[in-house]
Amino acid sequence: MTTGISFGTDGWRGILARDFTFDNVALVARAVADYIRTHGLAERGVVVGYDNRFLSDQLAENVAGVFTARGIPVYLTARATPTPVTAFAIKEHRAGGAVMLTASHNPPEYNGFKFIPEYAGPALPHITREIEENIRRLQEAEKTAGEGGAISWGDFAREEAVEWPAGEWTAGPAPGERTPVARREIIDPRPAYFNHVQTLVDLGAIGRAGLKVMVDPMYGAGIGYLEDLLGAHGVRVEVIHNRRDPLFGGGLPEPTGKSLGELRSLVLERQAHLGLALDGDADRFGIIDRDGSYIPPNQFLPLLYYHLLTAREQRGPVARTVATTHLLDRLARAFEQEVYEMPVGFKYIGQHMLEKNCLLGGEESGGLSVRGHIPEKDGILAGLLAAEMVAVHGKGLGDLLEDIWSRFGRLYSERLDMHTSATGKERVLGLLKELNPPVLGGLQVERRIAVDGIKLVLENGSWVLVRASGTEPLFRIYVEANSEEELHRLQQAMREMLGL
Ligand SMILES: O=P(O)(O)OC[C@H]1O[C@H](O)[C@H](O)[C@@H](O)[C@@H]1O
Repeated sequence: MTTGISFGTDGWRGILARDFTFDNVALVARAVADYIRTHGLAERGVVVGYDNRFLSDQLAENVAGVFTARGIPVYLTARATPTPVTAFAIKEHRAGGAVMLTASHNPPEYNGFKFIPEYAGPALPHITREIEENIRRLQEAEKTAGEGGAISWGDFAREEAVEWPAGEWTAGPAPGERTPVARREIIDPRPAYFNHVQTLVDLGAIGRAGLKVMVDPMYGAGIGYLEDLLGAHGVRVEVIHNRRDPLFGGGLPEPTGKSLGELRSLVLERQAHLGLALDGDADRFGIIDRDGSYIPPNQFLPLLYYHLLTAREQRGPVARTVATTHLLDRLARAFEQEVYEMPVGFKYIGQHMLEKNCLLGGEESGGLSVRGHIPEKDGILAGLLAAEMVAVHGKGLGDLLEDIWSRFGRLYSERLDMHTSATGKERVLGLLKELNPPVLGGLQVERRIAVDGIKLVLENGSWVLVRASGTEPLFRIYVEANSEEELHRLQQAMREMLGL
């Protein structure tokens, strides 16, 4: 029996064969189909995309079959496709939404299901709640039918995965209702995305700068994007890990400093200007500077905001999560721009980008988007913007950072991921609720923010945030401080306070 399917920070994720089964995926697809129909979006159809993971393509076929059997036309991508490209295809086809089969940067045994509504950004909580309610209702209906000896859910899923010829009729969502089987179209969303992204990035300047860029799509759905876009504009590109490997070469498709060792070596060996990496579904970015150092998102986001404000002379607010660097706030203040602080999850940033016409939205975990793009994080766009910055300024990103630090001061930030047992989790959650110390690490606490977890802002502007992850079974402790020594002192103080 299916239990416990829920949408976390970004979609439903599960272990293949254990909870992420064909039957459960079909069940969630039916719940999404009900959502689409209830909101009058069925005629517009749904885009279905998938990453390079084990079975993702077949699961996508399964989902497509569920939709077409319920009268909802499907635009199925011809091959593995990045999440932001699947999201962009909604715009191109004026579709009613998209489903993306991906577990992003999780370990290989995982897969996942993201629903992207018609606005082409991650689904907001009121939408995923409605889908979860549909799931429970379908489960109940199945139980009742099962008790009456009717066919099991598994039979339904298999039947609906079959491609019916157009014009045939099948059982509709309500008993006795008949629905025409809808069309399925195989699409290549790349050309339209390529055209669009060229309106957001100065690829001409990148081409003229004679750059040499190393690319690592980490065996993921981003293969064929950065290298093709840059290569087509005369950039000398070399690419690694550009074949499908559902085991991700024994690592995780997460472009952090720890996992980009090969890219770093290649950048140094080839004396390249830049190394660009993507996560498993290419919505996150990883950047290596020409000296081989990893540029974390908390450094890249201020770099980019500064570039947009100065070199491009653009203006507009910035939306960041509660876990993201306050260096953005310093820049915004200097240029008299607003900052919006959101809970973790790009869905909140995307929403604010639309509502407040933000120039930049970004988060510590490696997601960003800019004005004019869809409200979805896009690692390909981030990589191209990094190349634009290097091309336009004729400097390495590290040199540009030095410029910013000399003007606005330097901040040191780090995230610790702390595993706990189930009982440990309850204990820490209990402590967090009460957490309200007057002093932390010798500094007065000035503000306690409970937007997502608990964030303590200290007298000198340093801050500490503790929250439970919505995608992994762990707590995250984020600290931003004025020196490395202070950073470690604050980490230690918080760990002691929570017994982590
Ligand atoms: O810290 P977590 O709740 O695990 O979330 C980490 C990240 O998960 C997903 O990738 C979301 O799209 C991001 O917006 C979020 O930052």
